[in-house]
Amino acid sequence: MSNAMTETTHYTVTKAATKAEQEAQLVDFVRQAVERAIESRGFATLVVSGGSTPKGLFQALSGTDLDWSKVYITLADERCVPETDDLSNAKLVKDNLCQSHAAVANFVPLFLEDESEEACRARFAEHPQLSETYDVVFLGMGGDAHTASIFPEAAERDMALDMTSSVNILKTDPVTVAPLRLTQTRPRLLDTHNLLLQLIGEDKWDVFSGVAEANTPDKPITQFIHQITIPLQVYFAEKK
Ligand SMILES: O=C1O[C@H](COP(=O)(O)O)[C@@H](O)[C@H](O)[C@H]1O
Repeated sequence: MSNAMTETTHYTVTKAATKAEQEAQLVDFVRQAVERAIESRGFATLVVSGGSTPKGLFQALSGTDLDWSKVYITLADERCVPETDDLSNAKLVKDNLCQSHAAVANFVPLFLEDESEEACRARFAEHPQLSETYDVVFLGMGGDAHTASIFPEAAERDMALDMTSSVNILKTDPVTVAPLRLTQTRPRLLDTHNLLLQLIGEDKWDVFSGVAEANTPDKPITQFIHQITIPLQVYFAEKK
């Protein structure tokens, strides 16, 4: 496993033997990025993903002593379900990240029940902090190489990945799974000072390295690897 930096591929890999070691690395990374941002402009923004991977990291972050009242947290993607549903990424964030020290953080959900994508964009626009370059964006990746709810089979895939688009939030249908999703588009997610991908387990690594090598643009994570807007910082833990 080595760091790869070429004209089209722009990523680094930080490896950990265990999930706990990875979480400690990431807490340290977030702490430094957040403190730097608060010092330079008075607030910090943190965009997180959902699914099963980040739960332990969220718990570790929530116990971290930071000036959380100056931190704006939102989601890279959301499943279009009520916030009480176990599938909801917002529920995951509220139950695990916005607790303890981080209970005073400003969480802006990506989706409210029955909200259209237009209404979501309008609600987002009410938070000027979320219109600036993000400080930290965390991506996750599914076994089919989807990321940020941009799925390989989705009709909206290319629209969500289009770097010339000025749309920041899009509703997508994964086709292969339910429910519908909301995603922040690729140009919006790449507008960040730090772009991280958290991977846990050899199975995820095999998908990632296969896709990174093959460079097939129809696998959405590829388009976050093979780009030169912002280096992708991959954090990989061997053990789940
Ligand atoms: O559906 C989703 O899946 C990906 C990966 O989830 P995981 O359970 O394999 O960690 C996640 O990054 C995304 O936020 C989520 O909505």
